[in-house]
Amino acid sequence: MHNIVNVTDKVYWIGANDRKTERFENYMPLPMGVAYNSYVLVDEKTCLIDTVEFGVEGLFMEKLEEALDGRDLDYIIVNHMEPDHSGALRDVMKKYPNAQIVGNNKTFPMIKAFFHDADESKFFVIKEGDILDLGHHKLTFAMVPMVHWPESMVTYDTTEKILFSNDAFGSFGALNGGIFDDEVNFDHYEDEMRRYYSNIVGKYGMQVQNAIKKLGGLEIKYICPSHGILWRSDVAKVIRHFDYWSRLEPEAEGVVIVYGSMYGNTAKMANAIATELGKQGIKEVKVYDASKTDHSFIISDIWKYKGLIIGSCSHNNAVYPKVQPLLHKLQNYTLKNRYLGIFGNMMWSGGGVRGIEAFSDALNGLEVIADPVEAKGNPTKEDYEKLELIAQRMAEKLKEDRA
Ligand SMILES: Cc1cc2nc3c(=O)[nH]c(=O)nc-3n(C[C@H](O)[C@H](O)[C@H](O)COP(=O)(O)O)c2cc1C
Repeated sequence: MHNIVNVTDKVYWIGANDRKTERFENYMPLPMGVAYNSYVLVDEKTCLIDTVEFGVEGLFMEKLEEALDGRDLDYIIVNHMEPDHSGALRDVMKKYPNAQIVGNNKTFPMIKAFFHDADESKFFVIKEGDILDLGHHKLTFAMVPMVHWPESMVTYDTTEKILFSNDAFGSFGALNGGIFDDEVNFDHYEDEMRRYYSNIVGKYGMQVQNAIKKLGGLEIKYICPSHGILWRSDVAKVIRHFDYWSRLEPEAEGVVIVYGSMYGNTAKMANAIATELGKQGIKEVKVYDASKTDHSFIISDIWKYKGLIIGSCSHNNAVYPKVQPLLHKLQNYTLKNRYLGIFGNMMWSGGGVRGIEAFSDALNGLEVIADPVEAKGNPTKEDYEKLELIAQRMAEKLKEDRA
């Protein structure tokens, strides 16, 4: 079979790699592509778990046909109706009209909303704990609402201990070669996994925690997510990552400095803070111009590091327009457990620093570690001293945490 990979003897990965789509959800860049994972179980009954995004359904349909090897399809399990997994569902329903569509009571209104002509007589509603008997494989289901849609659920194969985990434990990045954790260098995937988590599931940390607790009692030999690499050698590792990301616990000592600047004064201030952090012995300092770097990468590093320093010039009595959306997303995702430094630039009555302070006040979990610094135009010697103080206080706090 071409381009089809065995997960176990009769369980196949038939996903599609997409290196063509520019942006996920039409806003996050995909420099390493993305994989839409789909699985087929060939047993006394045949069963498909999820499909793929529009645009790659051609290859997917070929693979599905090849994996079925002339057999009809009995079940299509819909773990998630987001179009990156249900895009090809209509094609599959048309090609295999006998297949029963398996989902929960929140799944089917979404199917009808996306595909008005879906055949309701084929809808097969399951609830948590029900068993779908394929013969050798007995599948069961657990609801994981808002990880990251209301209808999200996972499917667990009680026979071979495979968790088809939906978007939980997923990642950006197309699968290049090996598809299992022990076949690839995880370092190549880790940043893309964090970027996926923080930007897509990041708002739903509590729901991810609930899901981890709920699934904690299962014996899991394989995790087969709907994006990215599959896990079989070190299942605990991916659960550990999603555990601290969902608790918003930073994983490394370091600082993200992100700023917005039209004419370079705020940028100068950012560089002064970064230089002092280096002098203070902080090795991981990431400086981002919010106008240039896509915010999904900045958010991923904010998830990684404990220190965050935000700067903005003043723009029409507010935060600079290229910084504001970042603050909006972090506020929407209720960022916490971070040390925060604030700086900015102005010329008449300010707005940048004031806006960042309002953002910080709106969130409970950010500890402002020094007085905000607001310079007027070209920073003065006194301004630089105050900026260095932010860096020094940040370094002190991070070093205290080492103990
Ligand atoms: C379109 C525009 C709007 C501005 N709005 C404000 C403002 O509301 N309040 C203020 O104090 N300065 C305002 N300024 C002045 C800039 O904030 C100031 O020149 C600052 O030094 C710019 O920092 P930068 O060099 O990092 O871009 C504005 C400047 C421009 C070009």
